[in-house]
Amino acid sequence: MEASVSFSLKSSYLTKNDTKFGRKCTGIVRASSLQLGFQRGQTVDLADLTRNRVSIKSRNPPLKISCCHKQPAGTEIHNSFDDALILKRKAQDVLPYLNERCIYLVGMMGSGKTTVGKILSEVLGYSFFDSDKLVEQAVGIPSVAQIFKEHSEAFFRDNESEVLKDLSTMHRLVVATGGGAVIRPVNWKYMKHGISVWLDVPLDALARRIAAVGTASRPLLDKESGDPYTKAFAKLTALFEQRSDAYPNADVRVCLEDMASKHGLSDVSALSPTAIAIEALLKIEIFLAEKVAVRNS
Ligand SMILES: Nc1ncnc2c1ncn2[C@@H]1O[C@H](COP(=O)(O)OP(=O)(O)OP(=O)(O)O)[C@@H](O)[C@H]1O
Ligand SMILES: O=C(O)C1=C[C@@H](O)[C@@H](O)[C@H](O)C1
Repeated sequence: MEASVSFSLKSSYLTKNDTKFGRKCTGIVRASSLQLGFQRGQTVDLADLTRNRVSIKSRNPPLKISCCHKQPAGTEIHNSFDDALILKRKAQDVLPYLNERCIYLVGMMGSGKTTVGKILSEVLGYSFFDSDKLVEQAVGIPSVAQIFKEHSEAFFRDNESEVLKDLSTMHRLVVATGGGAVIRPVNWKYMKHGISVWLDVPLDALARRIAAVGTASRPLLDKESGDPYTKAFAKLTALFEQRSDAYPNADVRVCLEDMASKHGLSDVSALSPTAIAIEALLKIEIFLAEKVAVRNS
């Protein structure tokens, strides 16, 4: 079940003139359940959300790495009932070892951070945040495209860093970050408070997805000329070249090409968001198990 919970961000964001000022901005948290204890539509403070933190104590029984995929390769990702069960079991395996830490999804525009992030938040009982939306709400402008137009990309990036800084003090969140958040080292400092997951999707698949919905909401793609697929592909290629060193900073990489070949598929577009969420949980589990093993050795 998803519920919308209003909250207030009271931290300082940069103004149009690049001066810091304290302002109260309303945002929407899409909570996966009402387990945060707030009523639907209730206004709560960011501090109230952070007070929900449970102290992080070390609970380190050895991690069990298990994979429930028993069906023949290629069939399981098309079976939504099986997927739902596998997803739930994998979440139950991972949850105790996450120790309340946030999950930050990074990846290019259209890589599925929002789609997969909502599935993960639902199954983990975490709250879902989209950092682009938090920036819009902090700035008081309803779209990223408009923020770029009325201010600048630098202005957007400054506010994006402020949002990530605030989120880094919180727990039990899945955060879909903006596609370009990875380019600023300070953002990694904030994201290292949680587990970062890179959704690595081939550029042609990204361009197909973006062309299907149009580029109007994605200001960095909208300036190109040509048909939607060609302009998305050209710009995504240029952006990826600038960022290809940054995405691998993530703790975990979910590579759709590897997944497709593991499942005997020729096209990554056959991979459902649920199958990708399962893979993300599996990779997180392996990452946490290695950390525990290193600490215990
Ligand atoms: N596994 C998938 N298979 C096919 N389409 C997908 C998949 N995951 C996401 N999509 C579609 O791709 C588009 C982009 O997905 P989404 O908004 O989740 O990406 P994003 O990484 O959050 O993008 P942005 O960074 O630009 O906000 C949407 O139309 C979504 O429905
Ligand atoms: O890849 C990018 O640089 C961006 C991705 C979007 O999520 C937005 O954050 C914005 O359009 C910039």
